[in-house]
This record gives sequence, C-alpha cells and structure tokens, in this order.
Amino acid sequence: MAEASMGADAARLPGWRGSGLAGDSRALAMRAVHRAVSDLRRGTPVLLDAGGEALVLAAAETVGARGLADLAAASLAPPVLLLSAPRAASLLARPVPAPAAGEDAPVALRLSPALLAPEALRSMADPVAEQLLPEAPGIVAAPGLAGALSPAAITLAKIGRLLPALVAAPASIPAGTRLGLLSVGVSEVLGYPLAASASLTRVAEARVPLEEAPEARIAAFRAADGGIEHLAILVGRPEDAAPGGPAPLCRIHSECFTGDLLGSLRCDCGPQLRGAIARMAAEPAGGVLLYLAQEGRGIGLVNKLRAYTLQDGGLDTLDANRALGYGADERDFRVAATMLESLGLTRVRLLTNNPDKLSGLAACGVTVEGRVSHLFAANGVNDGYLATKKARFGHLLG
Ligand SMILES: Nc1nc2c(ncn2[C@@H]2O[C@H](COP(=O)(O)OP(=O)(O)OP(=O)(O)O)[C@@H](O)[C@H]2O)c(=O)[nH]1
Ligand SMILES: [Zn+2]
Repeated sequence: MAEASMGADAARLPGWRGSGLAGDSRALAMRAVHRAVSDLRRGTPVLLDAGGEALVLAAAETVGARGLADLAAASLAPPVLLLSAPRAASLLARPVPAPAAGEDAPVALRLSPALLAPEALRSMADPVAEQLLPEAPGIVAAPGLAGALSPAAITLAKIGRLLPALVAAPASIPAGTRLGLLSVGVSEVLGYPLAASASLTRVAEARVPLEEAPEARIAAFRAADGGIEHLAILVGRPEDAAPGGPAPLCRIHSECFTGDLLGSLRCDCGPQLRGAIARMAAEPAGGVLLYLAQEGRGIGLVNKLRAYTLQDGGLDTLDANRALGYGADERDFRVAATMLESLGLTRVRLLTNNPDKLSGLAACGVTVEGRVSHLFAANGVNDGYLATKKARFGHLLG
C-alpha cells in the first residue's frame, strides 16, 4: 500500500463543496488567513484565536529580534518551539513521545534563552541549516505544552509555504491587539483549504496556440483571497465531447518551476507536461491540462529546494518532505474538481500514474472513466526519484 495519500482530506469530506462558508463571510475568513500568513512570512507575530484561548505565534524561519520582543510582550508564559515530530526527533537525536493529539500533531520544545534568538531558531526550523546549532543545544521536549491550538498553528505556517516551525506562547489578546498584531481564528485557518478550492472562479480566458497544440486556450482561476491563480489549458474542445463517446483526456499537473520551465533532470515533470499536451492534441475529443499552483507537491518552491539538498544528503523524495516537517504530499484535489465543474467537464480519462489522483478526483464527484498511463523513460538523473514514486507512493509504472 502507498505510504503517501493525496486528496485524502477530500475523501473524508462528503459534500465537501457545500460545507464551506458562503460568499462574503468566506471571503472575510480567507482574507484574515491571507493577512496572517503575510505577517508570518515577514517575521511579524500573529494571534491565533480560539475564542477565549489564544496563542501568539511567529515563524521560526523568519522572526527577528523585533518580532521576538513583540511576541514576548503579548505572551502570558514563556514560549515553546512547535515542530513536527520527525523534525523534533532529529533535533533531539532521539524519538519524541507522540503528543496526545496523535502522530501527526506537532511537538513542543522548551528552549534555553540562548536559543530564543533569530539565527538559532532558523537553524532549528531548517534541517538544511542545523549544523549552525551549538553542540549541546539546550532543548527539552515538553509534549504537554503543545496544546489544542498547535495543529492549526502548523497549518497556518504550511498555508504560507513556511517551514512548519513556530515560536508559540499563550497570548494576552488585549496586549497583542495594543501592539497591532493581527488576529486570525482557528476555524478560519482550518477552513481555508476548503474555502480556497470552493471559491475558485474563472477570471480570464484566451486563445494561446501552442507548439504541440495549435488549437489551445488558457483559462485562469482565482480564489476569493486573491491568491496565486490556477490555470486550465484546454486543447481542442473537450467540453463538447459527444456524450456517448470516450471521455476527454485530463491531466492534473502540479506546477514544477524547475522541471516545466528549466528542463530540470531531477524529475519527470517537463516531459509529462509537453507530452500530455501533445497527446491531447492527437485526440478527437481533445483534453484539458489543469496546471495547479502546487509547486513541490504543495510545499512550495523554496521548500522543494531545501528538500533537494536533503536528497543530495541521502534522503529520498518522501523522507525529505517529512524531515522538513511536511507530509509526503500536501496537495488538495478539490481545486481540480472545482475547475472541471466550472469548465463543464463531468467525466474524464485521467493521464496519470498516481492512483491517489484517481481516487481523489472521484471522491469529489468527478466521473473518472479510466486511467491513461503517462510514463516517460528515466534520464539517468531521475531514476531514484521515479523508483521512489513506484515503491513508496504506489505509482503504477505500466
Ligand atoms: N517536494 C518535492 N516535490 C517534488 C519533487 N520532485 C518533483 N516534485 C513536485 O512534484 C509535482 C509533480 O507531481 P505530478 O507530476 O503532478 O504528479 P505525480 O504525483 O508524480 O503523478 P503523475 O500524475 O503520475 O505524474 C510537482 O509539483 C513537482 O514540483 C521532490 O523531490 N520533492
Ligand atoms: Zn518536477
């Protein structure tokens, strides 16, 4: 069985699209998350509010002296460092006891005062930089201090494509508000991925003849928070496919700056992208390629580069993600389902080797009439990457 499961959230969410907030309240909730994420990315603390109980948080990767001072001024107790269990275990050089909330819940570490400083925090957050830490770093696991809000705190960091490592303390909301810190609700954070997919709307479309497909159009989709757009590349007229005939081809392609644009040999994305478009152009019913802003299986380009460095040190693509504190695959398929619905495509044949894409899309109500293999030969550099996809992600290589 595959160790990584993509789209599992969607599969657990019957009626997923209807369960989100509607209209204005959804846009307001998303805006609060988007603003909080922007502050975390620039090193400013934010308040995570569960109505009564609150945390003040700063991203270990970005916080500076000023941010730490603001965090201390809004805190009711000394801060801890929230980390994923694999990252914490690696820092402490031993397994850490699983928190009561379960295996995937973050772990809290109590830090010596010397470690509550920007450079040390960055080194603890980032396994690529950990050699900068002192030899006896003065870190103690404090599992009881992780608290009920810590999973939402980590989700917020992941939404911001930051390393999931946060300095966190119980907050005085009045003190934080006096300092001008933004506040975001736990339910707004946890509801964000669903809201981002459910609120996608088509905002522009144009004819763009492509080398492999002269009859192509690109449609752009934007979520209510104004985040990065997802694209649909329509080859021919898949929306006009005859009802009794074969379903149009569909490829769900996650953005890969290095492979798609630069021709990186580390992965197979470039050949898969061009190959899918050429394949669709040869089909009477055409097809659609959904180009999703999910770089690095949803961890973002910066973290993917970190993962590559870890892979050069011996980890495979799955363990490198985990070492950073991310899941093996952080992508969300509800985005693809919303786009297909908006394009009027209710049934597809999926160009993929990834069984989780088939089940993830089907869980969102799209009729998947079959899989079309999308294999390209190894190039001498990506052989290990392709072997890991088969052995550990359950990819169907045939
Ligand atoms: N985190 C991480 N992401 C990677 C790595 N190599 C490639 N990627 C990303 O993986 C994604 C490509 O996956 P896809 O081709 O969409 O899908 P797949 O899961 O391989 O399944 P297929 O449909 O069979 O191709 C892109 O977002 C790449 O940036 C890696 O080593 N680490
Ligand atoms: Zn790639």
